[in-house]
Amino acid sequence: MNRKQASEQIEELRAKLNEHNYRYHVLDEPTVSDADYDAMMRELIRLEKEHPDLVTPDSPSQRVGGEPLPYFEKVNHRIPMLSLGNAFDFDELKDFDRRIKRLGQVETVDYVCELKIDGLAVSLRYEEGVFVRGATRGDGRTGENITQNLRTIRSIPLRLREPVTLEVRGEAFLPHKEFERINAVKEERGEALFANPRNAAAGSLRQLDPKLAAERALDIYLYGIGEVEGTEAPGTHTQALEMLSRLGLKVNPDRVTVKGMDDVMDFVDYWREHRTELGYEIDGIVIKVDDLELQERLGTTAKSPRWSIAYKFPAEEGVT
Ligand SMILES: NC(=O)c1cnc(N)c2cc(Br)sc12
Repeated sequence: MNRKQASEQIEELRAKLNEHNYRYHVLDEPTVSDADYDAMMRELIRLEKEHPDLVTPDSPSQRVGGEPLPYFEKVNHRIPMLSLGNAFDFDELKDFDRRIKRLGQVETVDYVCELKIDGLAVSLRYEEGVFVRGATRGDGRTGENITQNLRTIRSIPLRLREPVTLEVRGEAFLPHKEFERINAVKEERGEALFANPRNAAAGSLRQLDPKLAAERALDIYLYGIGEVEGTEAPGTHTQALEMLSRLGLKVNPDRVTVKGMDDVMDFVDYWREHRTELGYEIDGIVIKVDDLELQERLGTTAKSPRWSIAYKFPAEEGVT
């Protein structure tokens, strides 16, 4: 096979592997057997070994790259990653709703309700569709560059389905099953166990050796946009989430857009009862004003946005 044929074959294998990875890890709808996937990956790696100059950072063969880092570089978040104000009962939610109507001078408010994932907040930067950098939230203004570790999360696409430049925010987390597997291995080795999935996720993403992070089947849900270029800016948060999904990013399907606080409280009540069925930890519900122009008008305090609040569930006794 000459170089041109190899290049075409490599392109075709990359496209197929990226598509199957998207269907398996983002849509949870696998379309090929593991055996077929592995065979295509072995062929891609073989061809890239013969033509190393054809390797690109978005190749599916490049998920577990690099040598262990001596330390993590610092990353400044141009748009701060703010935290959320908390509500612990429905009276506080009603106060939040009244404040939005007063400050926003509106009679009714559309809210988006999303599950508050109990993991590690991270930021992903894509340039012309290619994943170029990932960072922890840190203190909201400065985080750590953990790109190598985030590349090992299979539900993070190394290339978006459209060549846009944007920075997205989300929560990396460990599903219960993976958390229990990791702790079982630690127990066998006589090592200290992780106290909960959040600590295990943070510990996994803070490994300086990406091969260790790659051994942990972390997952992620994206839920916010920082900077964005090269595509139509959405008018509502609902449309922003649909855009992330269209780009091939994993967005949590258990969300609703509702009119007024009564339906928000119904959503909170439902997930207070059913959160143990999810297979991963949530510690509450995030409620956001849907209209982005109203969000803009409401603005943020130094710590958190005025247009969003987290309804917190009481801590679960131990992790089932
Ligand atoms: N869907 C969301 O907005 C969401 C989910 N899970 C979380 N841990 C957080 C944290 C912030 Br800050 S927003 C958010």
